[in-house]
Amino acid sequence: MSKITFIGGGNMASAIIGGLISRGAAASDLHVIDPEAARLAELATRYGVTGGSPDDALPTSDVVVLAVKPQQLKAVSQHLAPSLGGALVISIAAGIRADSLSRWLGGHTRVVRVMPNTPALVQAGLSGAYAGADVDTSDRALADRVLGAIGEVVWVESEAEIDGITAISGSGPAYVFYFMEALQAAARAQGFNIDTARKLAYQTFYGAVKLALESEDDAGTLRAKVTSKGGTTERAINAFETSQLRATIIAAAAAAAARSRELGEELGRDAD
Ligand SMILES: NC(=O)C1=CN([C@@H]2O[C@H](COP(=O)(O)OP(=O)(O)OC[C@H]3O[C@@H](n4cnc5c(N)ncnc54)[C@H](OP(=O)(O)O)[C@@H]3O)[C@@H](O)[C@H]2O)C=CC1
Ligand SMILES: O=C(O)[C@@H]1CCC=N1
Repeated sequence: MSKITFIGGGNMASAIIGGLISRGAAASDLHVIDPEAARLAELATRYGVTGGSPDDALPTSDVVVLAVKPQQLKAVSQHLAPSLGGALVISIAAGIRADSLSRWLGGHTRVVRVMPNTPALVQAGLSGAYAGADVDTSDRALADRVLGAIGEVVWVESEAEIDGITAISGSGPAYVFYFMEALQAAARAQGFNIDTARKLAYQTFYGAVKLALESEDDAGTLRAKVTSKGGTTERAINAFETSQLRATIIAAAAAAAARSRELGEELGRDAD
């Protein structure tokens, strides 16, 4: 496997590292740079990876994964620019466009913009990936190997699609967890204790997703098969429709995509 350095050792880096290690990557090939010594210590304990502070020299790397907050990316990139060498840069920051990043990296154009998601931790992630014009097929293959270790990869040819991917699969796990929380609260309202409520909600999600993935039927057909005419499900689905839940979900995802575009505009400017 290639030598990979993560800049930022937070939630997402940890998820990707966890996925890579579970897939057999050698911990000695993975290095993390983060200002928090405690976070580095936790990553070292959990995965055996080495770590360092942002003031340390960047180790020679085949791939540098930028996993800091979008707001931190400009300063971090400008700091790294002189020491990147020939590394392929993979940015997972929401919103930040490949051309902004290349500029901050002093004209480094081997840049892939990626939107992963946290199920990466259990190798069930989905990463949307966009390669700029100067990323060649061997760089794509290298990015595929890294991202493929944590789940599915969807390459897009237009960078604008990454904002849509951010809104659906990047932020999407939070929408699903939100629904799970709500279903658990509904179970509590039916009088079940917390443990049973959690089990009812989680196993229902797990079973429904497994069924959907393994079935020839689409989600709408599967829903119809649960919904007996004049029965209980129909009453619940009618309540969802009356409260315009479907339209709310579509509008919520559109708001997330708009925020991704807005982050790119706000943070991509070079005026400050
Ligand atoms: N969470 C998610 O589900 C997803 C997040 N993303 C994107 O991934 C990126 C990271 O998100 P997430 O992991 O949630 O964020 P976190 O805040 O958990 O992780 C960012 C880490 O970077 C550290 N950091 C700050 N400055 C530096 C520096 N100069 N050098 C090295 N490390 C630094 C932070 O330290 P400190 O806290 O001390 O500042 C923190 O540990 C974001 O850009 C986000 O848009 C993409 C897909 C999904
Ligand atoms: O909320 C965010 O901005 C990041 C990007 C997608 C998921 N988390």
